[in-house]
Amino acid sequence: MTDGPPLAEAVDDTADDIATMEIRGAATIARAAADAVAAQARATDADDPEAFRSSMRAAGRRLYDTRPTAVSLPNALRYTLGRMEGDDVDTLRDAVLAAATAFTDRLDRAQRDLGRVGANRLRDGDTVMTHCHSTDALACVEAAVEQGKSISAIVKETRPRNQGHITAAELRELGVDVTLVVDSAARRYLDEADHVVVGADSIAADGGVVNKIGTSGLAVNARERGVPIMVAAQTIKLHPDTLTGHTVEIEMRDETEVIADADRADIGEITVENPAFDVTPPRYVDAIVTESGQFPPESIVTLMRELFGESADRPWEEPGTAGATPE
Ligand SMILES: O=P(O)(O)OC[C@H]1O[C@H](OP(=O)(O)O)[C@H](O)[C@@H]1O
Repeated sequence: MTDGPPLAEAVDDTADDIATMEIRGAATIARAAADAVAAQARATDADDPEAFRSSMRAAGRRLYDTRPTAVSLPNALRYTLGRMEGDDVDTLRDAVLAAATAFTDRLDRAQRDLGRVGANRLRDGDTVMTHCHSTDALACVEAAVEQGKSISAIVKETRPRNQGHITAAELRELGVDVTLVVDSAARRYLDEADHVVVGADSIAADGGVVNKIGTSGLAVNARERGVPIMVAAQTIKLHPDTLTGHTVEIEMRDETEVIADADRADIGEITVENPAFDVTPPRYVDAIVTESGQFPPESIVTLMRELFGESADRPWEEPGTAGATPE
């Protein structure tokens, strides 16, 4: 229990679920964060405007501190807490609740719209190769299937957490033929793929794509085999801090995801590292597909400036503290 304004149970539960990956995937995390912000607005017993604002910022910080890489989380907080305007508690609460609803509606719309854009890149009879589990990437395949196209998929299992299994199950629900392969078989099966389709946790101002570890190696291999790489990412994946030269922090996860303690003890003294994400340089990406259309990675900065201006605010920080001022 930390000092500071009390948090709604839903905020603590959501933060725990994001940290343990019960809730995972950049868009899903953003939705859960917006819902938790709304829960805090409903639950807080703050009875003056400054206490209300402080209580909402505390919820924002609790959610922000869970996982560092997917910018959809801070962007959800920017959207909902950034619209917290009013001179009395009721007006502030209504503003936050309206912003949370508008944000989640936008998520649904954005995914549907980008799905249609991505689907236009896929032809009847195409085979896609996927990595990890991305709802934005799956929206493209779903829209293609809705357009009447027959699509097959080669699904990488995506060690260490095997989220490829979720992708395989969801593609089967769409009626897509699925071949599941281990990650190290990707290059062999690229010869049978017409597209690599992946999602993103964050996209940097230079067009670098931060996504599940293994994406960059897949992209290099795909380029070498002449297979185009499409990144499906709604605009909440654009990382505004990178406009001012900041880099995206790569989450290091628990070593037991890589090897169980007992197996590790059998080996002897070793170092185990478990980075959850990597960065694919823009030169290996053919198109970033968003709800605003498709972009070559080098031009994504234009869209980023339109949406965020030159810098990003941090409305979850207490005013006057070090992190509160945008750089
Ligand atoms: O927003 P959507 O497209 O669903 O997912 C985007 C990305 O989020 C996931 O991260 P994790 O599984 O939370 O570590 C994967 O890296 C996936 O590509």
